[in-house]
Amino acid sequence: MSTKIYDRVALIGLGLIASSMFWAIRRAGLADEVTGYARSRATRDTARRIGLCDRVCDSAAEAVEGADLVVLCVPVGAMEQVARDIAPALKPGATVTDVGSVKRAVIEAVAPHLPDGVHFVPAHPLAGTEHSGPESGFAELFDNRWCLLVPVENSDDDAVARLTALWEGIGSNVEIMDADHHDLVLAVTSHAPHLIAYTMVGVADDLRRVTDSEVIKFSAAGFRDFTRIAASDPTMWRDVFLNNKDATLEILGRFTEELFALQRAIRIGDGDHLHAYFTRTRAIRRGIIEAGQDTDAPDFGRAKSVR
Ligand SMILES: NC(=O)c1ccc[n+]([C@@H]2O[C@H](COP(=O)([O-])OP(=O)(O)OC[C@H]3O[C@@H](n4cnc5c(N)ncnc54)[C@H](O)[C@@H]3O)[C@@H](O)[C@H]2O)c1
Ligand SMILES: O=C(O)C(=O)C[C@]1(C(=O)O)C=C[C@@H](O)C=C1
Repeated sequence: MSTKIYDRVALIGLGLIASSMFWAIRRAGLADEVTGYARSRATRDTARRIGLCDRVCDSAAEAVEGADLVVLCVPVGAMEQVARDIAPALKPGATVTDVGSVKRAVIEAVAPHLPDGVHFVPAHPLAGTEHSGPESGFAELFDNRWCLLVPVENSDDDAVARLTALWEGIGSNVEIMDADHHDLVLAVTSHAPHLIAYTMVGVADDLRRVTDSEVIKFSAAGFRDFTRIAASDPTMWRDVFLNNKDATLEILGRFTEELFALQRAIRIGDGDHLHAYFTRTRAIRRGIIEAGQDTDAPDFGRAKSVR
């Protein structure tokens, strides 16, 4: 049973994450009013048409006026401009948070623009789909998913506690993490895998031109999963890689070394190496399931939203 946590919440950027937050906040009754702003008129019109947000504003500054919580839900590369735009209109004592997939770069881009007396508590919900835009959101997106909070130096304890309550109220489990550690962990679990999926689908597409569509026609389940991931928003992912450069390159370097080792084992017929490697990776998957951490869920991206 949830109760109100904020009087007014402002969502800046009205795509998958913001729209899912709105439906989830509404489902749990966590705020009296939710305002919203998106840069494009078409997105604002769509939001008004589908009832996304209690009030859709024509400027970011108007949307944040009087808000107790402001959530930046734009691509990582747009965070700094949005912070500049809203800074003069922020209410003293308000909390600003974001949902960006990268944390250190967002902190460096946003924090310098926020006035004294405004609390900054960066966050990252580990939930998403390959869909984007105001019509892609649904209330259940964050259910039983992690949301990582990455408080900055001197983050206000009360602001962190209230934001924790909001994310728990919309279904998530919350954990606190340091920004650099976050960026390294996410490079392993999300960013590098996305780049690998993009690459694999690109390779298959090149091949398709040779084999006249057989690659797509007979694609197996694993490859189909790659195509889902590789359908993710190009702007979002461009910004993720440009803003988590060091950690992603570190992980991709290690990945390439392992790939070369496996490639060599295949070339020289070293079955023992392949078998030992696959035995190790299988144990990891089994360990995840035994620990009850298998979060495989139905494809919510195609599920009907509870609005
Ligand atoms: N999609 C995911 O799986 C996922 C998961 C967790 C976190 N995130 C992060 O959440 C953020 C939003 O992602 P999303 O999937 O909701 O994206 P989205 O593409 O669905 O929505 C982004 C919204 O921001 C708007 N926008 C872009 N630039 C803007 C600007 N300068 N000013 C105002 N609005 C602007 C777009 O018009 C759009 O409405 C990103 O930082 C992303 O890294 C995404
Ligand atoms: O399920 C998906 O479509 C996702 O890719 C979601 C996913 C992820 O990698 O797990 C993508 C980016 C985020 O920042 C968080 C979640």
